Amino acid sequence: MVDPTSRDRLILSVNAGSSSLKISLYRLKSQSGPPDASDTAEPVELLLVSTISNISAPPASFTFSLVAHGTGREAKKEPVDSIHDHASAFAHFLDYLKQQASIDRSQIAHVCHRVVHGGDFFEPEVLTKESYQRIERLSDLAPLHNGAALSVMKACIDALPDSQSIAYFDTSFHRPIPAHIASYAIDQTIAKKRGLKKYGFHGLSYAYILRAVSQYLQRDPNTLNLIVMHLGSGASVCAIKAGKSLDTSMGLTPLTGLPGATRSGGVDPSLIFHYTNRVGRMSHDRDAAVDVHVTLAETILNKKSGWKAITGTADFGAVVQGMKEHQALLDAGAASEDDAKWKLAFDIFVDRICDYLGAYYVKLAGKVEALVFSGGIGERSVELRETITKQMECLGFGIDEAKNAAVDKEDGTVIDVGVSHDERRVLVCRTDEQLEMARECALEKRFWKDES
Ligand SMILES: Nc1ncnc2c1ncn2[C@@H]1O[C@H](COP(=O)(O)OP(=O)(O)O)[C@@H](O)[C@H]1O
Ligand SMILES: CC(=O)OP(=O)(O)O
Ligand SMILES: [Mg+2]
Repeated sequence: MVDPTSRDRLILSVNAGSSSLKISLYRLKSQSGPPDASDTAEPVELLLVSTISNISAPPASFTFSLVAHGTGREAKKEPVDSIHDHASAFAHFLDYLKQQASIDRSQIAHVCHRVVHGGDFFEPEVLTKESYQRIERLSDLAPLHNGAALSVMKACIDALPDSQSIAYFDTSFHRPIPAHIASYAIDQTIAKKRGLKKYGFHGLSYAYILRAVSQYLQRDPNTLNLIVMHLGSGASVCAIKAGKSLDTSMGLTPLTGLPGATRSGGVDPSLIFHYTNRVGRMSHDRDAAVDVHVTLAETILNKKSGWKAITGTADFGAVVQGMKEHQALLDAGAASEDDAKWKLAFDIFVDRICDYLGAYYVKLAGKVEALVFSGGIGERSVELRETITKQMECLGFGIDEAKNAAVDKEDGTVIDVGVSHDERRVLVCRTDEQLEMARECALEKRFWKDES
């Protein structure tokens, strides 16, 4: 059980993904004020983790694990019918927290919220009426995300009145992307006026991965060139040059670039006008949690595309399984035409990932210390890592098949699955956006100014 001794200073980190809500609770380690940024040890200790997945494809699945003092975890997983959006998922978590862990909610000093689109916000932002409204105005640019995060923030104001909510932005990491890479080739007066440029997302994940890989390689992050793939329900690639984002595959919104579970990824923009003759109209599918106006085209490309549209499942693990079963049927001469959909979805994903790997390898002038796989798919799909890395053999990357197959059995944040141990490594990194926020929060003196 969590030990609720004396005055704990707790940080709750909430990550509203497109189809999931991941929540971690931490205790600030230092006994006398916030820790120092120069300290390499984590400044926070994990107390519990809760994940609610399948929010957009009910029934949602709820897990809650208390991390006892070094003694392992008590995990619980159950389907919950009452969860239909991020707000009801968070409400379910709070109920559970009250019943299961004897944690005094008033000890939660800060709630860190992952906000996918930060627009011109670059630093973490304490939630006020004004910052809430600014984040709300950006919701149209992240229709699957910002509204969901805001609904959780609202719930915090009511349920955790003693805590301060702080927004952490996915876009901040990509601020250094040079203007010629972030700009679209459109009228620049309009582009500037309306903020039409590449923002990039998954930035909290990339920041965490950069730090974890630099610790693993024992290298200063500012000397590292990496190509990192964050592959989950939403998927993107990032080229990191000397520890800074040089380019990333998502753009003005998280729609473009790679396909996702329900997202098309990049398409010829004219496709919108040919898909049906109604796609430019406003959608009637207005999500209560994500209170934004979107066109029917945006709904189709964000929610009714991706491997879910091709195969019927949003679970990439099931796509890989379907592809293997199809291969077995092909070998037996018994495959049906419909079975080809699994391999089509897999191959489209691989093809689009390779588009970016090739481009980023060239942008980094071939100086790449490591190719890094992360996100739910990157961390778990042996087949995807193998297929991608084999395609990258022409550039000097190679996979150790035994190590690749054994990733799930390995502990640790970074696992080497490559054949090279100097340049061109192939790594898997278990990313943790919640920890990235909690760590930043713990190290930010202005958030602890009343403590000594
Ligand atoms: N064994 C597996 N093989 C391939 N993909 C998997 C496997 N297990 C989970 N996944 C994929 O990982 C996705 C979740 O990734 P994650 O990064 O946690 O999601 P989110 O984008 O919601 O943050 C699931 O939707 C599923 O498609
Ligand atoms: C930006 C994005 O797509 O995030 P997620 O993968 O968590 O949905
Ligand atoms: Mg995610």
